[in-house]
Amino acid sequence: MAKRDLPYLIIDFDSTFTQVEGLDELADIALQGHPDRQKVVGDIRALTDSGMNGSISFSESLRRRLGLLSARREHLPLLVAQLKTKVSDSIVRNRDFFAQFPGRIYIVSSGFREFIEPVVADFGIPADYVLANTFTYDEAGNITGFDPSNVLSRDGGKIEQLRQLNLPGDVYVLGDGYTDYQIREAGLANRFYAFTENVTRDAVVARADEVVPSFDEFLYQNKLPMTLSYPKNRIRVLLLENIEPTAEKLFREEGYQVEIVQGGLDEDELVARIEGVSILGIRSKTNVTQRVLDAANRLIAVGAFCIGTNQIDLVGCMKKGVAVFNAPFSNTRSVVELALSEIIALARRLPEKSEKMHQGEWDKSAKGAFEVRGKKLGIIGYGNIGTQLSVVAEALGMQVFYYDIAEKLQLGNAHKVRTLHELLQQVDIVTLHVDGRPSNTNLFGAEEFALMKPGAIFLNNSRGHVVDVPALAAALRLGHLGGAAVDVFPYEPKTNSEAFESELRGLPNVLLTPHIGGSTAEAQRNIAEFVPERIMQYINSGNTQQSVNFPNIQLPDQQAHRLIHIHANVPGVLARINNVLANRHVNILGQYLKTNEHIGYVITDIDKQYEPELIDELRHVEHTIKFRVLY
Ligand SMILES: NC(=O)C1=CN([C@@H]2O[C@H](COP(=O)(O)OP(=O)(O)OC[C@H]3O[C@@H](n4cnc5c(N)ncnc54)[C@H](O)[C@@H]3O)[C@@H](O)[C@H]2O)C=CC1
Ligand SMILES: O=C(O)C(=O)COP(=O)(O)O
Repeated sequence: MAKRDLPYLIIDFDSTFTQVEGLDELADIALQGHPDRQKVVGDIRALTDSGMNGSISFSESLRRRLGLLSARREHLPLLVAQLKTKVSDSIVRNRDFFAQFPGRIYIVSSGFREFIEPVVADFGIPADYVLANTFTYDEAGNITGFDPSNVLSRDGGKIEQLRQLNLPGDVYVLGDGYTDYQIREAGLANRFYAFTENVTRDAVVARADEVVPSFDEFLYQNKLPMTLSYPKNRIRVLLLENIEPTAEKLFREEGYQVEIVQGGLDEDELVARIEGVSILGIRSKTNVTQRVLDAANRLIAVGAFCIGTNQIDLVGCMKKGVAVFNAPFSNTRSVVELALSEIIALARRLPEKSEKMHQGEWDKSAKGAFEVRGKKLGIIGYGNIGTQLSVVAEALGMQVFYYDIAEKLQLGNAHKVRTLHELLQQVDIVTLHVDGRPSNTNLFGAEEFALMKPGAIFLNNSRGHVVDVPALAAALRLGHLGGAAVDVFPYEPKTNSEAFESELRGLPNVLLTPHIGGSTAEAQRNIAEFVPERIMQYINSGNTQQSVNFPNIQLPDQQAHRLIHIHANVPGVLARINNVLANRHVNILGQYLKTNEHIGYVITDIDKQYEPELIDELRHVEHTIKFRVLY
């Protein structure tokens, strides 16, 4: 849209241009130290609301509020300073917009010129374009009321004001209150946009032509220049599997729309719900398959709110330009503590002892019970969990042996063992902490159990498919193993209402837990903070640090436009991108490319001036998977 096409834009001040109501704030300042401050401020707020939603007349609301205020002239500079810090986020973000349309933007408010003018002046809106009330004062400087000759002090004041302005052409009104809507109702504006970033008034929303949760949304709908490339309120987040509520809160604070599903979704259900979703949050149960990706038309990122990512088709995501993030250390300690408790419980045969007591049987005996001190613990998979367990187990006096397919730093006095089979023959306790990559399927079967020492204890807190469960059940039934703890299963119930079936049920000295290795308050809270932060950093700045499937890159923020480009990793794409930029004389301020086996990821910062066609051309560079303008 060319600039001259901007309709006249009438913007309300209180709770629209700023997050707050000016008079409420003034009351708060004026009544500092007053014994009834809370009550009076509360009464003023209630009167503001009644006026705004139309339940009492505007002039009555204003008169009664000013009566309660006890404000003085010297309070006004304090109020202005306060309001300058409380301009609505999306207005601040689009500061550049206002100066671009001189003569087209009016602030029409039933608030007061004394505090509105200086706040909007910072955005290039001149005093002539502020239409508002003015205070009256007594000789001592007390605010006594308002100038009654001002049309805006009366009922229907905004309508009358617009009538007097007599604007030619299209007029749009953006506001949160009933009086803003009334301009449209009176036929003096073509469109009324209910602005809900700060407050949502049902009576106003119900009558609006459009409801805009941010100024970005208003600009986007009207194809006007905006700071963000896309309004955040259009980003839809789908969170599954009972993710801790902090995640929802953080995404909402960012301005995203969030949908929550308790429990998991199977492939068909997820395919049916993924359309339009930009961010998908899952835990260990939800499979993100190629079919799901084929149905995902908007997906930008997947958050695994856990450690394991074997449930996600990482390459499929990559080829579709979908970045995947997880929480690689947030529940590590919880799994370690669970493993440790299981080792001690099984060494003392607690499952059996407790079960018998519940049946009324007193079986005091030391048979089959041992201390863990001095025992040999075999850790398979010496990653984050394996190494943490190594440290804690040594503190209990255990001797640690480990086996890992990758070369790992030995911690403390842990002994590295060259092969899995060698390890199995020497240790008293075997605990699995490998990841769930497909090649680890049935890593542990009859042969491995047979190699373990008679009476040894076995733990699986990694992934269900890593262990051949019938082989484990057979080794336990035979009495070859002294006990087992299993937290993860090849098939796990989708929700708490589905029954759990397994050959391991009912076997002696076997602890079965419903995949709770990471299910602690601390871990879930940490995860719910960590993953949204990574995803929002990616969306806002292109930073892929700690992504599990994207090349990890980060450029410092700079005063620039940032373009991110994801392409198939074939030679020459960067050169083509740069050719497009060079042909259009666009200066590159910073650029970073990193590739992996499948994709290349480039962040390019360019200086401010570019034509919209540039974006189109970059989008059409051959081998492009995804292209986004970040800001
Ligand atoms: N029960 C639960 O609730 C939880 C389970 N987990 C599972 O634990 C796994 C491990 O977690 P982290 O230690 O954080 O991962 P990590 O990636 O730091 O460590 C895994 C280690 O296993 C090694 N490894 C892989 N395959 C192997 C094999 N066949 N033989 C020997 N070593 C092998 C890797 O080289 C790596 O050092 C996760 O991938 C997840 O599946 C994680 C958290 C909670
Ligand atoms: O972190 C992991 O990998 C886990 O296995 C924990 O998964 P969950 O979040 O409990 O589904």
